[in-house]
Amino acid sequence: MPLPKAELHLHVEGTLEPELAFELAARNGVTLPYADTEELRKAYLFDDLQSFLNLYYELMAVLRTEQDFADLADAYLTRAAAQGVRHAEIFFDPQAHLARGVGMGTVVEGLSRALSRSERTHGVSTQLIMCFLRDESAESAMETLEAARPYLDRIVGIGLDSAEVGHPPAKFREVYEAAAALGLRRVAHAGEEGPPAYITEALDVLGVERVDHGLRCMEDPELVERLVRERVPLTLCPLSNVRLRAVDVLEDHPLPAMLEAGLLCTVNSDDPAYFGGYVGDTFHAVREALGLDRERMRDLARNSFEASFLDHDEERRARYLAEVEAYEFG
Ligand SMILES: Nc1ncnc2[nH]cnc12
Ligand SMILES: [Zn+2]
Repeated sequence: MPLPKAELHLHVEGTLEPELAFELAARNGVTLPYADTEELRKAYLFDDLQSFLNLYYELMAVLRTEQDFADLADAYLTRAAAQGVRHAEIFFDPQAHLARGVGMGTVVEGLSRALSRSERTHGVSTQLIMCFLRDESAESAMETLEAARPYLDRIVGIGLDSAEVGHPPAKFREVYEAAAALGLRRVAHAGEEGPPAYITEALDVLGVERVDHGLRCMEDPELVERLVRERVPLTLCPLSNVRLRAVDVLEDHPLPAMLEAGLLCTVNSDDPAYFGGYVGDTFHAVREALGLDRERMRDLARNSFEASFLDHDEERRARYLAEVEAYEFG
């Protein structure tokens, strides 16, 4: 039995495995510029975030109907459950679909179809977080928030993703204010490729409660001190950091130093179809590569539930935390 955990940094579009991509392409009459899954897999060598995003957006062309989004989410939840995930807070990128003529309703209703039965069929509770693409305009983000209004009962919060450098958090101040007024929780990718100042700006200008990645905080000791003091969770994605060349090899990942500094770190998979592993695989890989002992692994699992947006259901959080405490390593 795997260690029980929450996954807090997972782009549902990043769970599109080559096999499902080809299946959906055939179903929807979409031609992919790859002969087969083997040729597609060969494209999974990235130099940086942008080189990954190019493929990530290209493959989304196969996602067209509610059933496609339901199948995508269901495939993820099946794998996640098998790796010990008990709760998942799932990002989606509506602008990438709206731009292709796929409506907000298709995306949210499709994802909801899988999510609403997930607890029953997979034993995984779920929440949806709608991300804005930071390399698109602030106006587009605001229009997207408007388009999501009929579906806000299904969406717990907002996030910010895509190409980071040159698109500082402050660009999205108004849309984050509007989302806060609607009662939405706020997170943002910051400090993945962008500088530590973007992390500070996400906290001060956007009012985020969690920082996605936050890796580069380690370059600024005062920022680290603040993140520790304010217990701001970081959703780290170590396999992603290696594949997108933020760190050279997993053995060099600063996770041990970040835990040692007292940061509230969580470990997540980001885009598991592209980065070589789901969250259980990621836990296993960091344990092996970084020599984390069992109690550090338990800390990571505990942190994942503490950092989750389960505030509306403290009883459930307590139940999950009790599972972590009772877990016996094999
Ligand atoms: N790791 C990542 N960083 C920024 N945007 C993303 N979209 C999907 N994965 C992402
Ligand atoms: Zn991400």
